[in-house]
Amino acid sequence: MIQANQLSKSFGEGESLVRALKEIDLRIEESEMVSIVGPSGCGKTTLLQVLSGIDEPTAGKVWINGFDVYGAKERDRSAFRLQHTGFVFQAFHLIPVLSALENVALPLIGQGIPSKKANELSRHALEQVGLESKLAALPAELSGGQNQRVAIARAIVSKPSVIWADEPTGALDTDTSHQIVGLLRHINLTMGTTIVIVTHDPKVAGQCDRIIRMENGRITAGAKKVSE
Ligand SMILES: Nc1ncnc2c1ncn2[C@@H]1O[C@H](COP(=O)(O)OP(=O)(O)OP(=O)(O)O)[C@@H](O)[C@H]1O
Repeated sequence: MIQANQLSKSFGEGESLVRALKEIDLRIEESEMVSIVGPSGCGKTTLLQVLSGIDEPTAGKVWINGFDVYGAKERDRSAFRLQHTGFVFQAFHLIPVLSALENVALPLIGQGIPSKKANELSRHALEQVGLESKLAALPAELSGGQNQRVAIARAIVSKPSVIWADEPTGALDTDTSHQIVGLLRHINLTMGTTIVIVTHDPKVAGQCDRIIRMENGRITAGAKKVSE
């Protein structure tokens, strides 16, 4: 479970102060797939970064599966992020000179897993996203949708409990977007991974269990799951 209490985040000071998040309370249950939507500049990416442990809040607390994200030391927070969470971005963030297999294996190697084992796990993750025939391909040799699949394989390779996705379909056409969200849904259902997606696309949001709506740094709807 992900829980945020009274989360605030400001940038700058004085006349240039921007209050990007204002006293946000939020709860996301284990194995939920939720979207965060709202107008440009309302704070979606900031919320994702603060929830995921990338960017420290100005005030408030975040817990992920009982781990007090900002109560922990920076080193423990980074280790937690690496082991328990995965990230998917609009621009894929793949390393151009590495093959699909090497891109997926990189975070495992970073965790000290021997390369033979890392390659085996990475091959399996690429199979799960339907790219078993593209292991040796470089990002430039793959389509946008295929590159996003590689990024998703990299996100799932360490079997995280949460995947954070910031506009994962922002660079893709409608059909490919649909396939990528379908893949995330499949991972959510088969692996029980909690998935949090920031999106502008109502169709993407509509494929999630719940829509969290933001406006001007606040959540205006969907802060908690409505129990059946
Ligand atoms: N590093 C930063 N320094 C200063 N201001 C920032 C910074 N990051 C975000 N902001 C400001 O915080 C507010 C929220 O930005 P954020 O990127 O979270 O919005 P968003 O809803 O994700 O927008 P978009 O849909 O356009 O990506 C905006 O006013 C933005 O200009």
